[in-house]
Amino acid sequence: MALVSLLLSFLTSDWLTVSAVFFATYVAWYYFKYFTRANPLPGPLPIPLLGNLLQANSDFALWADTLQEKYGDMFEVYLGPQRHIWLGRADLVEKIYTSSTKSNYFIHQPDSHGGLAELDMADKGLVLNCNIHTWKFNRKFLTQSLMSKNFLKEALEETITRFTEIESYWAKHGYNKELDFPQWMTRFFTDSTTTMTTGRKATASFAYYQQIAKNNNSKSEPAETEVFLNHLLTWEYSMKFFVLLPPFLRNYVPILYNYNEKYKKNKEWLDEYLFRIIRDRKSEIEKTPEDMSLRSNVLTLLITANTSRGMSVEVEGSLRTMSEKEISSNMLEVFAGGIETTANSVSFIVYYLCTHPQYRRRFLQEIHDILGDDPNTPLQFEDLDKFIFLDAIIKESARLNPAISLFFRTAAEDDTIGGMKWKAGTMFFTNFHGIHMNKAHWKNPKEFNPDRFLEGADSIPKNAFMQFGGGMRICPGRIWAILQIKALLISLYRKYEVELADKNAPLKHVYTIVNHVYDLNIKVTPKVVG
Ligand code: HEM
Repeated sequence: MALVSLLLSFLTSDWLTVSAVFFATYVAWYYFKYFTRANPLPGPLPIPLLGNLLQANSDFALWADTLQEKYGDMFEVYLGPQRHIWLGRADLVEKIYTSSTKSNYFIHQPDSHGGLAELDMADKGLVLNCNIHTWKFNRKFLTQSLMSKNFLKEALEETITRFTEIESYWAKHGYNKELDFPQWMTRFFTDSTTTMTTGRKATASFAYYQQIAKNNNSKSEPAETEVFLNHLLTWEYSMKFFVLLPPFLRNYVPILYNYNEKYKKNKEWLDEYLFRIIRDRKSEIEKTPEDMSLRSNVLTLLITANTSRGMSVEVEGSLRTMSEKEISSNMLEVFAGGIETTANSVSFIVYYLCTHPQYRRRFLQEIHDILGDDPNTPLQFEDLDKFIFLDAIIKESARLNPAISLFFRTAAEDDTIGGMKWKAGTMFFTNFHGIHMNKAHWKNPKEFNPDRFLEGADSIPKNAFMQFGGGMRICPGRIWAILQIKALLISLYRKYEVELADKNAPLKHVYTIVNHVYDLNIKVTPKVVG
């Protein structure tokens, strides 16, 4: 017995010694590689395996700004073992944001761990699609739908109808009470995006009103829209998990495995939910007589494209229709891309208008000049382009707080960026906010000054303003988003006084996958006419 324990103690101590030697060798090798890397750039010192993840702020946008202030416009960060080059000046990103479809930077994030394929997303939809052929196909279908005049005109009608709906809840809620504005905006854009995507009426604003009217104490069943929204948000968060974690960790570490399964089930739920909607709509279309026009929501446009009832969309010489799977992936991206981005953009603007009365007055004057005194004069589609000052306000707010602050791209081939040669596969992060705040492009960058956007397009260097990204993957929903933001703000400000509940409240926001405003409580009171 004693012999066995002696033997075991030798083995254990040997094992420990071997592990210690192995670990020391690995660490030495890791730092040897690190200190002899090509193109060393400034940046925080990484540690083996985790890189700089332990130093990261959970608010990545804030972290990016802090690092840019410390290390300059081009620096490096290790997210786990992977080296990323972070860029924060317009000229550094010029090659990345070229609009040519031969761009070297088509891929946002390669599916290195196979997580996107597991979620059936690596060659679907747009944003994480790594396959240029399916991407081109989806992109053309979606762009043609979202940019069609009929779609945009219906989107304007829808925004105004939804506004009439939420103002009725505000009136019932009582004008003397505060509104948690970002929460209202998320519901507002959930409803309008749902109708414009599926043709169905959603009830997120109504459900939210009911919830606050009952003082949050009621335990009623959540509305279908809320259930969908929760699945959508879970899906958005799950993407980071599937992109960043290798299958070994996702499948064999118990707590991660639970998430892995939960996220996959969540995606299955979303797929089934959308398939049901697609099939219902298909059968409605079949039952609608050929000579009766169909409403221009995304779903109808995608179903009917390249049929006798829809637009024609030619991609790489083909005029084929979209499969149900393709339609559902694209719808999912419209929901994911369109709700939180637009809702938070409006919240930021309302904060700036509350805290800058001189610009609010000019906006009100613009409304008066274009639409006159009567707040009931209908807002026409053609009026929207006349709102030049509002346009400048929207841009200036997005310059200071872009809804999306950071975006990644991967080099497909060797390339030179920032005067250095980089190998294919190098990952670049663009810090849009860093560019927006860069003194090389902007005078007094921290100041809210919409007039800087009225000095003519030439006054702003190329890629110095990137509210919607740029190049071949520029946001396909940008015209729709601006239309909704304008229509909502015009409707709000022409009829109501909008004030911060606490005039000294600071602007609070946190970056998750978009820049979220929180604790923005406002009071909305009808204007006294006469
Ligand atoms: C104010 C609102 C919005 C902002 C600030 C915004 C911003 C962005 C940004 C920065 C990108 C990355 C572009 C790039 O890689 O260069 C993007 C991509 C995208 N956005 Fe938006 N977006 C908004 C609204 C919308 C809406 C309403 C939709 C609905 C269709 C949408 C759908 C998408 C999609 C599908 C992509 C991926 C495009 C691709 O990879 O080809 N976005 N958006």
